[in-house]
Amino acid sequence: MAYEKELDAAKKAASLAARLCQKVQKALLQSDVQSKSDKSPVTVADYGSQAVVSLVLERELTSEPFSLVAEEDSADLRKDGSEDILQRITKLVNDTLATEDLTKAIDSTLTTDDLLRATDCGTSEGGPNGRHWVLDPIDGTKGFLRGDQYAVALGLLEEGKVVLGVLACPNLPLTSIAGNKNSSSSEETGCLFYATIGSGTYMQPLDSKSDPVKVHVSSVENPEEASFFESFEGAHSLHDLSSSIASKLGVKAPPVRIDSQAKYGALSRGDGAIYLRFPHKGYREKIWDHVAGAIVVTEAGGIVTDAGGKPLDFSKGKYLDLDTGIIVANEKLMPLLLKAVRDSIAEQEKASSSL
Ligand SMILES: Nc1ncnc2c1ncn2[C@@H]1O[C@H](COP(=O)(O)OS(=O)(=O)O)[C@@H](OP(=O)(O)O)[C@H]1O
Ligand SMILES: [Mg+2]
Ligand SMILES: [Mg+2]
Ligand SMILES: [Mg+2]
Repeated sequence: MAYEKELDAAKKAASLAARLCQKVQKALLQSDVQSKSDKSPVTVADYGSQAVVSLVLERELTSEPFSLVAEEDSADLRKDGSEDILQRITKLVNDTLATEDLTKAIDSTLTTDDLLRATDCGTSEGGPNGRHWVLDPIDGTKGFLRGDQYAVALGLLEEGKVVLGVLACPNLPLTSIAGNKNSSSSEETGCLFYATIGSGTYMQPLDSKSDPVKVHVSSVENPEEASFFESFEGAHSLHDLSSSIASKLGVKAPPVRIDSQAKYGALSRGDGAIYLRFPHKGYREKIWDHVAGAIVVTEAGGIVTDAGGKPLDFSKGKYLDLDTGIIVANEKLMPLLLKAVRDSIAEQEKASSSL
């Protein structure tokens, strides 16, 4: 299979990073949360997860030049007053690597300087040439803070195209989340989705040796029977617009609102049939919020496009060159969905121009 070595490394990296995140989520302290310059939250787990993934990839893929485009950087950790948090992240990463006996392979115990260096491995810009790993160490940090869904999302771009993706979703139930929002807390959670180009999408329990299963998107053809996913956070996607699109399609079920690329994972196994994402005007989508999720869904038979029906272009650097939104559905539903999206956006524009 193509990309076998890379896939093994990526699964190991994302699973270990997810273990670190689970540990932090269980014992989250207010002091673990900081605010970035754009006011979004970042935690010791975002930094720790990024360092773990970067160190594992570096160690497992020694023969290749290594480029990583990742969400976090070390600027805030280098500021005066950050010594305690930096120590804490370094300990977390050392403890996590020790569970796999990786510390020995990674030159014994890491120092805070090693931690800063590992974090800054992720400052590549991506682009159309060569290979770039793309990482969101915690996608859905707000969900993570609420104790809800989040994902460690890792993908690989080759000449601007996504060729591999891994999504570790520690809080996603192993069975469908559709109509299951109040599922009991005893339900087993933790899913690892992965896909390589041309080989389909698989899911296996996180942290478990049991066999992976091949997954497929929903085969629903009648939109009345479809359910749709959107961001939990109203600030991240226009819920009014998705509601108008859903009613044009005749969708009966209420929206399923979950955080992060766990939505792409859940779609890839048919928990829902449609994903609608319409950021507020002016927001620029980052590639790490979609690379892994996009291949997980497309290899499971889904279609991921912008709101005008164009495929997502991951070759332009850190940002996706689109300002309309992102939609996902199976082949049968996509034409109907595109029409409903077009009509709803036109109605919305007409309404706002008459104000
Ligand atoms: N204003 C705005 N509009 C659109 N999107 C935004 C916005 N702000 C942030 N983000 C990005 O959304 C990422 C979280 O994914 P979701 O939006 O799917 O989930 S949710 O909002 O938490 O429900 C989230 O990823 P993380 O920062 O990795 O958590 C952000 O990259
Ligand atoms: Mg963030
Ligand atoms: Mg994100
Ligand atoms: Mg993130």
